[in-house]
Amino acid sequence: APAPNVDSDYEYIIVGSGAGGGPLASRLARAGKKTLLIEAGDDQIGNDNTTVPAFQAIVTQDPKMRWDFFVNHYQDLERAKQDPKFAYDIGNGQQYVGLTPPPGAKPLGILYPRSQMLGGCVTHNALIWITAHDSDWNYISTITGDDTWAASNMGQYLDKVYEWQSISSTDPTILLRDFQLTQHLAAGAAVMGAGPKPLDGLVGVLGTLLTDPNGRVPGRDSKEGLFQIPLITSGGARKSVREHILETVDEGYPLTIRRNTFVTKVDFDSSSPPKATGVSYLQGANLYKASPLSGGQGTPGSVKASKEVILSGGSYNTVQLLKLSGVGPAAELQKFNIPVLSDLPGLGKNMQDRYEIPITAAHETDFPLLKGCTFDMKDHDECYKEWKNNPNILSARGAYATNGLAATMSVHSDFADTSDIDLYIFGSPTNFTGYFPGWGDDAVRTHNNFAWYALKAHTRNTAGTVELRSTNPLDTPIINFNYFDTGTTTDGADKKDLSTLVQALKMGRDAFDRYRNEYPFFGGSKFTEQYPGPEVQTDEQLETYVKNRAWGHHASCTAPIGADDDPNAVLDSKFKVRGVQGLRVVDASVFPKIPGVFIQSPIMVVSEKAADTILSGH
Ligand SMILES: Cc1cc2nc3c(=O)[nH]c(=O)nc-3n(C[C@H](O)[C@H](O)[C@H](O)COP(=O)(O)OP(=O)(O)OC[C@H]3O[C@@H](n4cnc5c(N)ncnc54)[C@H](O)[C@@H]3O)c2cc1C
Repeated sequence: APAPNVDSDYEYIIVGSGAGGGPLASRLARAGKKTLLIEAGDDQIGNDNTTVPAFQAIVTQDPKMRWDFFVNHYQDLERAKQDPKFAYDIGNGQQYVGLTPPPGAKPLGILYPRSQMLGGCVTHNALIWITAHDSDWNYISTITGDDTWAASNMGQYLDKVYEWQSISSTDPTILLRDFQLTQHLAAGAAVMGAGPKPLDGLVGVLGTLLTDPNGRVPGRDSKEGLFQIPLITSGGARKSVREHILETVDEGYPLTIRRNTFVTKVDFDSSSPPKATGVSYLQGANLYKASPLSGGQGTPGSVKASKEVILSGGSYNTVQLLKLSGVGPAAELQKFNIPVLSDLPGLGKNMQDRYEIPITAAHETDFPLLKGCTFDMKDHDECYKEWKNNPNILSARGAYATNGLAATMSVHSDFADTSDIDLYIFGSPTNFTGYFPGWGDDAVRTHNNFAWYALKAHTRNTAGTVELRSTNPLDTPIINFNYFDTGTTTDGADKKDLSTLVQALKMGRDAFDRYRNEYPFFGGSKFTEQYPGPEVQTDEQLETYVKNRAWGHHASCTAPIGADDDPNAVLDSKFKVRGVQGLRVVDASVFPKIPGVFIQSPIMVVSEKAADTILSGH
């Protein structure tokens, strides 16, 4: 490991190596710029949790890389506790999750998994690759008047990402091995209009396995159907930002990675406006209190950048770091006696996320696809052996070469404001009910569950906040999402999002009904709905289920780009932090509005755009 207190002559320092920081650091180095990439975690190369696609749930539990944030969906504690995923600290490092905590249990909130690791959350996420909608880019162009953000100009940055990011879907033959699974998918295809008859449904399934939801064709953004899901895999293994960064170093470009280094502050000189000159850090593994292995204090050090500092710590950490450095809402900073360098009232507000909610079923029989899968890489893990022993034959790598999500309905709901599709409803032979401590084990423990789970895109709630808990950089911030009626309610925004999710649950239920009624001759079709459960029928009951249990994992928009005359804009259209010099933000926080259906693709596109902006002297 490099010694602390080395003060080298880097041109650019980038803090955080995820979807935002990783591609940018690589691109700057590939252009010959001396670049330092600082990452709180290490690279975890050789840890198959990070490469086996089917371990996407398990990997989020790995203590070496996980950061556990506990967030509030609702600030009213009594209401928040209605979620069975609500977690409590019960002492001695133990947690309780559920509706009946023991006396004295201390409320923690809802788990929001994140990762410290080279590649950031891209090295532990669900691998899904869905590109942005044109409207996402055009919106930024319209509000800022910067037409380099127009969708017609952004395709070139997606092309740049594809120079190093390969995308592939699960080999269809792996899915088609499982009749129970294909029957569910056929029912989903039927719901999406591929015909109410079983044969039409199956034809629909086969069609779906050949259609690319990211196809760059006119009308793509509003295209409904049942699609297979593109993944950030190559040869049946996760391959993305982490590998790209390491290849950049291996190929001899001037990129230095400082692992196990937690940045505590951006350092500024005394010019007016103040210029970022470098960062202060603590060297040491697992320092941040979100890590279950935290406890160490680290060795302080600092490093200088001759040109710029770029923050890519993600929607929570970039905000925390800016605030600790004197950039943010003056009133909040003053409360903590932090000298204010730039008063930016919009920093840590405007947080957005998607809402997700499942309808789940339990079968009498296991899914054949999961036979022999124990998800623990031990001797009895036959699926792991299949994956490990067939590195070069994709179809032979089996169930572990998929992320467990077989296909998705792509839906334009009855409540959409534009022609863009606003719902994905995934079919998956897992028991995924959202995030709580141990969720990964829970999702794969049984092999007889199936879920259609809905992801609401283009959500309308902009009321989330990230605020300092203390001036200790190792403390996590206070994170409030302010869901539904406790958030944005203008023009019935909350109600429309809620109604969209209720529509999704009904579509999932419709698919279950079709499976039950129309495909009985395949056998093994005996199953019961588990959640929300047959007793939950009226719209009001379904709404309550959604309000109590929805979750998200695309937190974003906390340091938004905006117009020069917008007092809540934190960044200009060139990613520059307003009111200071030499400092930019490039990660999930830069969006004024949450983009598209999934977020890692838009973030990587933004990262490539930022590199182009910087390299062309803007
Ligand atoms: C469980 C889960 C599943 C997901 N699945 C998908 C999916 O399938 N598809 C999709 O599109 N999106 C998915 N996402 C979301 C997506 O992965 C994230 O939105 C995206 O990675 C965010 O990119 P980022 O660059 O903003 O932050 P991150 O990827 O979180 O990277 C930030 C990095 O900065 C480092 N860092 C932070 N603070 C400091 C500091 N002070 N000093 C040093 N280093 C620091 C962190 O260690 C981390 O490595 C998922 C997210 C989760 C949690």
